[in-house]
Amino acid sequence: MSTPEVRRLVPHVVEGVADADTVTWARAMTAAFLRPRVEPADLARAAASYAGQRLRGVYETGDPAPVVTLRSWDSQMTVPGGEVTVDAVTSIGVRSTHRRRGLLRAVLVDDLAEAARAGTPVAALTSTQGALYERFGFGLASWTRSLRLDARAARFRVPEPTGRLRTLDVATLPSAAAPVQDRARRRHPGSMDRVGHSWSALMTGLNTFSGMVPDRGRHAVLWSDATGRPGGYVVYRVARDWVAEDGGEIAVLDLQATTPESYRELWRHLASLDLVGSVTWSDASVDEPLPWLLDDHRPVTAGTTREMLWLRILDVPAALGARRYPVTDRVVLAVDDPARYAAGTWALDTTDPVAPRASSTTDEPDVALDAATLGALYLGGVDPRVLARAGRLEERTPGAAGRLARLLAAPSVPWNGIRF
Ligand SMILES: CC(=O)SCCNC(=O)CCNC(=O)[C@H](O)C(C)(C)COP(=O)(O)OP(=O)(O)OC[C@H]1O[C@@H](n2cnc3c(N)ncnc32)[C@H](O)[C@@H]1OP(=O)(O)O
Repeated sequence: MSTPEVRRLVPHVVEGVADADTVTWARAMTAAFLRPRVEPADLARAAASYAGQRLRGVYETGDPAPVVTLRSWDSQMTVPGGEVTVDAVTSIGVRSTHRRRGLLRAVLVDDLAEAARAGTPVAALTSTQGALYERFGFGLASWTRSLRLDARAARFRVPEPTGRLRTLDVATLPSAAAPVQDRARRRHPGSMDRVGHSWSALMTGLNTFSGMVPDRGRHAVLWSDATGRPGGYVVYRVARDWVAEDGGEIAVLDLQATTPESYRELWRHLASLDLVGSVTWSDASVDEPLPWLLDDHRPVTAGTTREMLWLRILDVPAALGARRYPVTDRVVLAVDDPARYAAGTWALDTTDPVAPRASSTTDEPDVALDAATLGALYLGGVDPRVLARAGRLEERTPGAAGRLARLLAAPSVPWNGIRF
């Protein structure tokens, strides 16, 4: 079969309303994800959020709707000691009648090629299914874990609240919370910036995936310290009403804290809400400090661990040079990559801690791995020794996987709380 021709769309937005092609694209995308049909006028307003982003589709003659969609944009992602621009990829949907003909491959290959040409060092996505993206060189680099707090049993070790809380609404959330999110995300490798339009959707629940059905039970609170400096915020929704026998349940949608104090006080607020029996958070970090805030850790129960970020290295020197390393060493990596972006033998040299370098070398490799494995290792959230035990990384020099583990170790467990 010949390679399908991928067409690139530029969304045009006038007075908050997207053009007809973009709306048709959005309808095709939501259908592929089995989402409810959205009224055209609502869809035109929702699709306005794609302004400035890259839309792709494959079209058949005589049909204005694409048979496959993909959307991407440049995002900033925190890495140990810095940040890197990533090609954030989402909305890959193939019409149900056109699957397993290579259409996902066609749009993704096209998007990655453009990102690489533009000099973007890394691509990132979150996936609906686990087996799709390794074949394209993406490696699983971070996870989230759900948690539940029995609010009525929680007793805080620091008994008295500090700072001040203020409620936010859809108008005040973006300006108050965005600077906080920008500081908070720098504490977690893998954490990504939140693009402008997603703030109002976070507060209203209005998005194409929800069928533009509003969720009117959402609340947001900002915490500021004694000097008035904002330190954290939480956005949550009412998941179960308080008429339930054991009280209501609230679900955290986003919680960002810049200091231990702001983190504690946001949780204290959630735990002390009247009429609430439990607080849940499906995309918490796998190492939430919450239990350590309490007299007794048992009110906190951890639930399911879920995949979060899949990363694809497109430019090895730029990607590895963007992060910092806790030890000085020089490890030579042989990277296998059929798509060629990461292929080669690379010396990762951290002798100068403020200017680490990854450069092409003819030296004998210490380890051999493929591009997906390199993506998994990038944020420091996966231990190379575990991958060696799984046969995913070959240790050519004895002890090299351990050296790589020390070199890539992250200052904190990678976490990104924003699914996209
Ligand atoms: C980043 C994101 O947007 S994640 C969202 C993914 N989208 C969805 O889940 C929406 C519903 N599903 C779909 O739209 C489609 O079934 C997709 C996007 C998952 C797959 O699209 P297709 O066009 O059928 O995939 P395509 O034919 O290009 O297959 C590419 C490769 O993936 C494999 N593949 C496709 N679907 C699956 C699957 N569900 N499980 C395992 N492998 C799969 C194919 O076998 C093929 O492998 P190969 O290249 O090694 O031979």
